[in-house]
Amino acid sequence: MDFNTVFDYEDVQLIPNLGILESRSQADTSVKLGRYTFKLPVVPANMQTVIDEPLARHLAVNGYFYVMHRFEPAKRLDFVKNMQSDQLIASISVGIKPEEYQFIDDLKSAGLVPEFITVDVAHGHAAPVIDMVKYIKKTLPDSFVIAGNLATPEAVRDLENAGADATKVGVGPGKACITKLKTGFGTGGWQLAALRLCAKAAKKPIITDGGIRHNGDIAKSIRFGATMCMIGSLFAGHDETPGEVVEMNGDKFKMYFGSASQFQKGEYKHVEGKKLLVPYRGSVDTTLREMKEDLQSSISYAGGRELADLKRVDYVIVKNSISNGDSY
Ligand SMILES: NC(=O)C1=CN([C@@H]2O[C@H](COP(=O)(O)OP(=O)(O)OC[C@H]3O[C@@H](n4cnc5c(N)ncnc54)[C@H](OP(=O)(O)O)[C@@H]3O)[C@@H](O)[C@H]2O)C=CC1
Ligand SMILES: Nc1nc2c(ncn2[C@@H]2O[C@H](COP(=O)(O)O)[C@@H](O)[C@H]2O)c(=O)[nH]1
Repeated sequence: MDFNTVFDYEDVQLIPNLGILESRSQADTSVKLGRYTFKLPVVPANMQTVIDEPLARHLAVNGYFYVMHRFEPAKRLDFVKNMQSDQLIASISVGIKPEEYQFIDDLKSAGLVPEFITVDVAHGHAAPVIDMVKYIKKTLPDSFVIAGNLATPEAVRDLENAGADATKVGVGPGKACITKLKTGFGTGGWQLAALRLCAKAAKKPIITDGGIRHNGDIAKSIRFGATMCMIGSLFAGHDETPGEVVEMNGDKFKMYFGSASQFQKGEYKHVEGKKLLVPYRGSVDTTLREMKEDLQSSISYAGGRELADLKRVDYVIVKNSISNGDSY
């Protein structure tokens, strides 16, 4: 394993192949996760300024994957019940504290089996996370369990062996993250290379989490082994996302804060996240449509018809030279 050859999204360009499509609209961006097929390999982060119940419902109704956050724990049981009563998938998050075991028991007692459960902890390669994954798989074996967050191939193997149906890779690359500064650890600055290393070890799907700044980074993530991309900051600025709207010098922004920030925790203890403003971006449907169109273009450049065709393209590493000062 070569931890010394590292790169990130902005260091990589994918190389085009002979195109075979008459129109980019023929490119299929759908993705299968567990027993379900979703329109895009993209999921808004399970953070309180990114997703809430109405947005979760909107995404589920329209065929997109979602993961509800775990920061209003008392609402989760009714959330599962309400979604499933409306024939929608229930996808929730849990932590690892003792009361979370009680919550899993409560779901079981109520006869509720969420389609997806994400075990959401900063350092997922840890005995308590392995224990929680095992407990969920024993208690609710039909729930698809996503375990994270991880940074190494060993972590992926250990969590898969514990029973996780998918793993989530990314410790420290997030826009609201200060883990790399406060602890010295993580995949910040080399998330794409960490994804590649983890994907080589994985036997089950990987969700890459954090560090996506442009739609083209989704195609790059697929190329380097992701099945799905979890995205926070690019989603936080929409009408439908929960963060507060802030106006400054005539421009509109929305509040985005880390799940391990003081604002989330309500106290300054083990803080590994910050609060920032992200540009207001209008309707989330417009962004989802643009993500789809850009990914369809990516598939056409790959010379393919579907997401899997991205996995075979060649690439070059052009350290620090892609952006070239350009932005849009
Ligand atoms: N993807 C990322 O890079 C990161 C994401 N986050 C997000 O922030 C939120 C809060 O995260 P997190 O701090 O895990 O959640 P919690 O504060 O809920 O911690 C979960 C439990 O694990 C324990 N714990 C936490 N970190 C460690 C560790 N490094 N070693 C041993 N035990 C630990 C905590 O105990 P105690 O507090 O007593 O240690 C607590 O009991 C999550 O949503 C997470 O995804 C946070 C940081 C990085
Ligand atoms: N280190 C921290 N990471 C955090 C925190 N809150 C969330 N996150 C992670 O970031 C991604 C989103 O990243 P983005 O680059 O798309 O904005 C999210 O899914 C979490 O994994 C935090 O407080 N500290």
